Amino acid sequence: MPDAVPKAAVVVDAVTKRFTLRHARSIKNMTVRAVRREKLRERFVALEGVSAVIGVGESVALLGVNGSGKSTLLKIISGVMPPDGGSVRVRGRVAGLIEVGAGLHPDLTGRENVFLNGAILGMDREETLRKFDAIVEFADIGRFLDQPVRFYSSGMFMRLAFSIAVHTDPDVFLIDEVLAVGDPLFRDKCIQRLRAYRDSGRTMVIVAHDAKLLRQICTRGIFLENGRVVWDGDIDTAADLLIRKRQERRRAVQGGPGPVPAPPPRSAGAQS
Ligand SMILES: Nc1ncnc2c1ncn2[C@@H]1O[C@H](COP(=O)(O)OP(=O)(O)OP(=O)(O)O)[C@@H](O)[C@H]1O
Repeated sequence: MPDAVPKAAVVVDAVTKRFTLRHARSIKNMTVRAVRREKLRERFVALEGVSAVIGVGESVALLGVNGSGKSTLLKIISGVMPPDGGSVRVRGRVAGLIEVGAGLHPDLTGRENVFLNGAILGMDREETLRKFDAIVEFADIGRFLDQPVRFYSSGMFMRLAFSIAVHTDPDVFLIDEVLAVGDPLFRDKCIQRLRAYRDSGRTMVIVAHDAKLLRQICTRGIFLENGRVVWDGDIDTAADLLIRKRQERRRAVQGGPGPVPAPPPRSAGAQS
């Protein structure tokens, strides 16, 4: 009998991450703080007991206001940052566009970076050669192909990084805020590509601040607040929550009226 339960592509189990915040960097500053009996450093919890199972073929958005822990969680899923507690398992080839330009070497040309970054993302030379023209065409970097990428505009940089990553045909594609960079035409091209990628049954986890964009691409939203999951369910509720939390913040900054209505009831998958 076929298995009705979809396979997990990503399993995040009780992940915790703490950072150390240093309040004094110079000896003078340290002395002043010590005399005043102020802390020199403190531990800061960026993620607290985060769990989620992402099935093969799901397109999931990580949402939350600034500093809620989205990028940290994506970095831990990608493996570039270890968790302090808990574990993460990912099935298959992973490609991550985690930071703008990540994986591209500024002193190498676009052409050289296609091979270097392709290799980092798991393509051998033969596969890169086969996909080279498609990568360059999608990136639309034209005559800049043989220029060092430090001369690229941020949009060109991003186009190349996105194009290489998407052409590795990853099983799990992790994307952080990259669609905020670049021109609207390329952004539309990326959205189309991501939709095609999603429709081909691959898995995607995306961080973005644009609620409209996330509604277009994702079906599920995991909403983080102060490093904890407060909503894990349909994307529309998650996107509405993002808009509401932003309004709440804005009002707090402007000294407007107090608390807004309580968050929606948590789905079965959410934790405190
Ligand atoms: N390397 C680090 N050292 C110390 N603190 C860090 C580090 N990386 C992240 N943080 C802190 O951890 C918290 C979560 O950061 P993170 O970048 O994951 O949030 P985010 O939700 O992605 O925010 P944004 O939407 O602004 O990108 C923030 O308060 C951030 O300042």
